[in-house]
Amino acid sequence: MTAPRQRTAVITGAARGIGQGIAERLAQDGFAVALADLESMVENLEEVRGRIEQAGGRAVVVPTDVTDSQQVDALVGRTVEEFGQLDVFVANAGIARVAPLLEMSVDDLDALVRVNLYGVFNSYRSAARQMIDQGTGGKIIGAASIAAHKGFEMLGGYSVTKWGVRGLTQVAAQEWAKHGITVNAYCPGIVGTAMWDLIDEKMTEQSGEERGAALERFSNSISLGRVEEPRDVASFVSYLASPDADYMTGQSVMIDGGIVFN
Ligand SMILES: NC(=O)C1=CN([C@@H]2O[C@H](COP(=O)(O)OP(=O)(O)OC[C@H]3O[C@@H](n4cnc5c(N)ncnc54)[C@H](O)[C@@H]3O)[C@@H](O)[C@H]2O)C=CC1
Ligand SMILES: CC(=O)C(C)=O
Repeated sequence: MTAPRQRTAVITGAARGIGQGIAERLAQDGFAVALADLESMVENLEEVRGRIEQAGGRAVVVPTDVTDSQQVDALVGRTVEEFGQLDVFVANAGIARVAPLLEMSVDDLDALVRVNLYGVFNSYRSAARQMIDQGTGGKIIGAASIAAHKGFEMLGGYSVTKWGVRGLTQVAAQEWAKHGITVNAYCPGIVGTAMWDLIDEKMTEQSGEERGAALERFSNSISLGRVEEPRDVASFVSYLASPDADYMTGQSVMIDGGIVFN
């Protein structure tokens, strides 16, 4: 009896934080993983690859700027070249900017949209095209946020992009379900990463409050008011990447505060 084929996954923004957590967890789950992030983060990616290989996993580093659709297509191509097929794509890469709306420029908003929304748009489409060509179906998973369910002061531009990911996810799921592709987004609350540190620091600066006030502000919302760990998000993504999650098609699901189907 031949052993089942090893499943493969791409994770963008895999050099640190949530993306690193997801990559290490999927490798632990038995996936061969393609680790994508900006060229400037290659050293971090190599460290992640080293840890995965030390634990007996398979990983390849593919420097990729998700705002460039050709680079995302090349990322999928490299993954198939290295591992034979694409089964799961996690569009995790993202950036945050903290500013009141009246102090933001359109360029500031543009920078957020390019990474958080166009980057997910490029990723979803490259992944879907490959999965449809393969005729195998697959799992596409995107990074939204609790900020896609509730707008937070000083995260207006960020919320715009995450609301967009939620809409894109639900449309993609409907259009690609006939190909056996599920599309879901994870919407964490606060996760202890470099991004959250930046948000907390900037919110504190902008509002002159004590450090940690941002957590308080989120706590008064639908967030559970605790700082989650990347592994909390990774365990949810591990479920979304598993064959069991077939029915969660087109749903934007929230980790923080339970699951929200909509
Ligand atoms: N940290 C948090 O509290 C939450 C984060 N999220 C989302 O989860 C995702 C990961 O967030 P964190 O790990 O906290 O952020 P992070 O800032 O720690 O890591 C983000 C990674 O994405 C990479 N990246 C940025 N622009 C890129 C581009 N153009 N192409 C390729 N890679 C790029 C960065 O180099 C970095 O390695 C993001 O989409 C974020 O919006 C959602 C909810 C909460
Ligand atoms: C960074 C982010 O998405 C939060 C705190 O919701």
